[in-house]
Formats: sequence, C-alpha cells, structure tokens
Amino acid sequence: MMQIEVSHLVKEYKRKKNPENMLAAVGQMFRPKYEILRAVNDINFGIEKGEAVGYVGPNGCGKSTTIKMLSGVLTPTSGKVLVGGLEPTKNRQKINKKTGIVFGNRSVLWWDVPIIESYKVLQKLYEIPEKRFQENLEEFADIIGIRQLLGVPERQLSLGQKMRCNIAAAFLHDPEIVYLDEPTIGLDSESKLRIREFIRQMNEERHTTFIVTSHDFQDIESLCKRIILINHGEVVVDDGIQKIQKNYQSKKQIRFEMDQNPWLETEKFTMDGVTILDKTPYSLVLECEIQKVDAMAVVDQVSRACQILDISIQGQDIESIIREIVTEKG
Ligand SMILES: Nc1ncnc2c1ncn2[C@@H]1O[C@H](COP(=O)(O)OP(=O)(O)OP(=O)(O)O)[C@@H](O)[C@H]1O
Repeated sequence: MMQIEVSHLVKEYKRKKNPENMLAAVGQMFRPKYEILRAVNDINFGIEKGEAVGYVGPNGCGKSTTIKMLSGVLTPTSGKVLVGGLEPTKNRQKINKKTGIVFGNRSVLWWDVPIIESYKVLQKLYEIPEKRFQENLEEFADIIGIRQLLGVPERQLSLGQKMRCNIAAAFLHDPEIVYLDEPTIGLDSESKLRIREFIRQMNEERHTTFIVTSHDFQDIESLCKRIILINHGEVVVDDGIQKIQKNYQSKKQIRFEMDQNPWLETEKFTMDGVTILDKTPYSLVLECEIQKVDAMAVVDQVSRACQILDISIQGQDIESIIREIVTEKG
C-alpha cells in the first residue's frame, strides 16, 4: 500500500465574480454573482513511505490546495485522499500526529517566549514523551544549528534562525510525513544549505516522507528524486528527475576552449540548430537543439576550424526543462 494515495481528486472553490465595471460592482453588493473555480482537476498519484517528492508548478496551479486536502484542512469536492490508509478530514487528530507542516512564510512558534518554551507547548500538544523530546532536541540542536537559540524569544531572531527553529519544531513529534511549503524562501545561503542538509538527513535516516512545494529548484534538486508537475490543476508530468531530464531535454550547451576562435567576427554558427551564446578570442559557447543536430557533429565541425584545447558539454537544468514543459502545454 502506498503511504499517500490520491485518486481523481477535485477541489472547486465558489467565489464572488469580479465585476466588469462600476455598475456591475454596485449590483454585486446587492445580488452577488458567484463563479466556480476548479483549482484541482482530477489529480492522481501515489507516494511511498520514505519518498521525497517535489510538487511544483506555476503560481495558482493548485499546489497549496492539494497539500491542504492531504493535511485535512480542506475537504475534496470529489475524489479521494488516503494518508496511511486514513481519510485526512475524518481523522484530523491522527493525521496531525503523523504529519508535520512547514510554511516558509509563516511561523508556528510564539513571538515573545524563548524557543524552548514554544517547543514545550508543542511537546504537550503532541504528547511527546520527555525522553524522546530530549533526544530529538539534542539531535536537532547541532545539525540545524539552534543550540544557541533555544533561550531566545523568536522576535529577537533573524529570518534564517527563525526558519531553522520552525523546521526543528515540525520534527519534534517524529512525523512520518512532512509537507514543506517554500521552506527556504527569502533565506541566506548558509541557512538554505543547513535546512536542506537537515531535511536530507531526516529523509535518509528516519525515512520521513517529504512533499516539497518550492519555486526554488535548488531545493527540489537537492532534496527530491521525483517531481510531480502541476499546471491548471492537473498533473502534467510525474517522473524521476533524471528521467525528466533525459526525456524532455531539448537543448545542450557545449563550451570550447581553443587556440583561436574562428567565429569571433560572425554572429551565426555554420550549422542549423546551433546558436552562439558567448564568445571570446579563445572560447566559444554554443547551444544545440537536440532534435536538429548531434552534439558530436558540432564538435567535429569546430575541430576542423581550430585546435580545441578543452570541451565541456552540459545538459539543460531541470528548472528550464520544467519551464519549457509548462509553456508548451499551457
Ligand atoms: N480560498 C479560496 N477561495 C477561492 N479561490 C481560491 C482559494 N484558495 C485558492 N484559490 C484559487 O485556486 C487556485 C489554486 O490556488 P493554490 O493556492 O492551490 O495555488 P498554488 O499552486 O499553491 O500557487 P502558488 O505557487 O502561488 O502558491 C488559484 O487560482 C487561487 O486563486
């Protein structure tokens, strides 16, 4: 059995129609008109225990709506969600104990009491045995770097410190599944790295399942092996990152170091499907369309015109592949 099972999931929101003009706006005050927005439209996927999945897509595509249904905050309009075999909306307490949620732009800690006091409140709320609480605290303190922060109220912490304390808070009750919503948004690179390292460790050592929604593809690439791409409330791609990179790649970059650059004065490369991205007297960076031209044929062409000193070939990064898929299908 999958740990998370989503089948034919649909969520519709009923919302007031935006008036087209002033007159309509006045009319709306007396007799409001509503429209139905289908934010999630027949979504299906399964996630196994211990998987780390990137749940990505453009603004407003339905990511948060899905996560809210997985955590039991929202009831689906139709379709089914099962988390550990339970329907989240009907088992809120059990689901809460199994899961943790981290919002990059929201805190679950109290503003003006020391972090440790907030943690103790969570300990009571989640009924965490004292021994386990202390063990977790001890383990997290160094990995995510919060030892010195435990006695400080949240209001005195920097954004990065605050976020690290919030992440640790989400793991105190040994959740089996953790939803991360933009976990590193707005953070400095040191905090980003620390947070990613901590999450990776939880995934590897405790087999915690992760669903990560983030617009930062470094989060996704460093944490997840699989991506579910959503657009307009539907799953567009659901596959391993490496497979997506292999199957959807449309371009490659080739960088040459050379004794002298024969294309220095020209704007165009001599082969169809190849564009010059950058050039100096001793280097040339080309972009090749995979469908049109073979990278080795390009290397061959360059080697006829000059002496190549070094070559590196780079595939497209996952962010630009995802962007292309969204533009093509959207
Ligand atoms: N409470 C609500 N009432 C009405 N419409 C809503 C509500 N919440 C979300 N929506 C709409 O549903 C759609 C999906 O929103 P959702 O928040 O799930 O997107 P998202 O993928 O999480 O976006 P983002 O990347 O910007 O966080 C959007 O068009 C949004 O305007």
